[in-house]
Order: sequence, then structure tokens, then C-alpha cells
Amino acid sequence: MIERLCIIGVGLIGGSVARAARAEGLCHEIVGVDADADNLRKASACGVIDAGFSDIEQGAASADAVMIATPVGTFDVIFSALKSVWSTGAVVTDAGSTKCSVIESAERIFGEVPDNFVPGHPIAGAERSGVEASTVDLFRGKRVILTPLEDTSPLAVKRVESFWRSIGAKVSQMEPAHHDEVLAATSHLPHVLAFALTYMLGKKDEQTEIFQYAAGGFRDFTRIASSDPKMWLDICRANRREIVPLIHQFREELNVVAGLISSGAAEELFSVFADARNARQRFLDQLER
Ligand SMILES: NC(=O)c1ccc[n+]([C@@H]2O[C@H](COP(=O)([O-])OP(=O)(O)OC[C@H]3O[C@@H](n4cnc5c(N)ncnc54)[C@H](O)[C@@H]3O)[C@@H](O)[C@H]2O)c1
Ligand SMILES: O=C(O)C(=O)C[C@]1(C(=O)O)C=C[C@@H](O)C=C1
Repeated sequence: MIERLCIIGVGLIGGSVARAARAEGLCHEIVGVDADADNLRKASACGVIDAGFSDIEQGAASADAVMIATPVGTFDVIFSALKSVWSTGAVVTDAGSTKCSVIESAERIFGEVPDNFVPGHPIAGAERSGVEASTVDLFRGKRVILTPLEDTSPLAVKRVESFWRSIGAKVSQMEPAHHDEVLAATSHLPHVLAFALTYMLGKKDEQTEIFQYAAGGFRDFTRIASSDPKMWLDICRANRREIVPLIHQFREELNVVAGLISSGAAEELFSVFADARNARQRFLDQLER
């Protein structure tokens, strides 16, 4: 049982962690820290947290478990504030979408990554932000990847793993660099593409009102372009090493498809579309396992 869980960043992810932890009875007390006073007030008002703080030191003091759920570009600030109240008896974890940048940030601030910090990433979310978007079952049946280092305390890893399992997630472990490579392909690149396409069509729409005639296809493809620009700016900056080569690779693939379309190479084009459809089916089949 956790005595005092401190969630730093009570937004979509932090709020959902709090709701699920409460529903499963995992903590005696849940406190929240958030830079946005309005969001903090809402989190208290709807009972997601028992108490709210604008100050990290105050909120994290005497917590035996801490979850950092702020954009990855804030981690230097967060770790610096946590340093003065860091307790070796507590377990600290995070939900950041990139893992090498978070680990590098901990190294920068502490000199070396504290052995009671367990880097983590729930592979679940939405295009909405803030505590109002949080739900009790966001992580149920979803994956969580932990990227512990050689020196990370096995007991701390076990506690974080057991926490996520208790709220219904499937936990696995990965090397941080491998995590960033994999997520760049399946999460970061699709977001960049959705933003770029919507940006391009947004400019066209001003002249031709094309959005008036857009329906399910456009809506499905671009849902994630409604995501928080600040969060995605931070992710792109943190994982540029993996994202940029993928953008170049994608551009080459687009050139191939453009060539096939313009030359009327029906068989080859059909085969690209059929292979893509099969690949997506393999992804859907995996979701059911
Ligand atoms: N949205 C997703 O789908 C998703 C999925 C998995 C992981 N993540 C990661 O989880 C983290 C949180 O994402 P989210 O979607 O919950 O974002 P969110 O915007 O809903 O919540 C983040 C909260 O952090 C607060 N915050 C920002 N800077 C702060 C600071 N310096 N000190 C204190 N509070 C601060 C904001 O006010 C906000 O309430 C990010 O690192 C993100 O990359 C997001
Ligand atoms: O479902 C969504 O809207 C998401 O963007 C969730 C999503 C993703 O699948 O790309 C976004 C960022 C994360 O770090 C993990 C999950």
C-alpha cells in the first residue's frame, strides 16, 4: 500500500493514474502538483486528488511514491525541484513519451540517475489534455514500457511494475534507446505526419473551404493532430535523432508511390496497398492478444 502518492502534472495521464489508483485502493492519500492553478483546482474539485500544490517540494515532501507526468521538456525543472526533497526510501517514476531524454535529464541534475528512479511510459493516451480528459480505465489492457538501467533498484522496478499491473496494464521492459527507436516509428512519426498534413490542408482550406467536404477518412487520419502542440514540440526535440531519419525514409516511400501513380503502374501500386493493408491487419490481430 502506498501511503502518499504524489503526481506531478495532473493532466490526462497524471489524472488517469490518480483515478485508477484510487479506484483500486492502492494509496491512502493522493496529492497533485501542477503549474496550472485552474487545472489543479479542477483536479481537487472532482476528487482526483486529495490536495493540490503549486510547489513541487511541498507536494513531494514525505511522498513514498512519485509519478512525473509533465511534458518531457520540463524534466530538468522537475528533477531540480525534486532534488532537495529526494528520499531514497521513495519510488519515483514517470510517464514521459521519450526515455533517453528523461534519463539524460536525471543524469544532468543528479550527476547519476538515482537508483530509485524507474523510467516508464504508458502506451495509452488521447488527443485531449488536462485533468478533465482523464479517465479511470485509460490504462486497462494497455501496454506500459519500463526502461530501468543497470543500477536501478530491482525492488523499485518491482513496485512500479506491480502498480501498473494493479491498474490493469501489461508491463514490459526495454532498453531506453530501443524504446525511443520503436516509439519514433509508431507514435512520433504518425503525429508529425498528421500535423503536417493538417497544416498543409488548413492553409488550402482558407482558399477553398475543403474541410466542409471532409468526412471519416480525414477525421480518422488527423485525429491525433488535435493533440497538444507543446507536448509534441517537446517529444520532437527530445527524440529528433530517431524521428528525422524516419521522416526522410517516409518521404522516399511517398516518392515511390507518387511515381507508381503517375506512371499508372497498377500492379505495383496494388501490391503496395495490399501489403500495407496486411501489415495493418497484423497490428490489429496483435491488439487482441
Ligand atoms: N497524451 C498522451 O497520449 C500521452 C500518452 C503517454 C504518455 N504521455 C506523456 O505523459 C506526460 C503528460 O502528458 P499529458 O497528455 O497528461 O499532458 P497534459 O497536458 O494533459 O498534462 C500535463 C500537466 O502537466 C502540467 N505541467 C506542465 N509543466 C509543469 C511544471 N513545470 N510543473 C508542474 N506541472 C506542470 C500541466 O499544467 C498539465 O496539467 C508527457 O510527458 C507526455 O509525453 C502522453
Ligand atoms: O491515442 C492517442 O491519441 C495517442 O496519441 C496516444 C499515444 C500514441 O499512441 O501515439 C501518444 C503518445 C504516447 O506517448 C503514447 C500513446
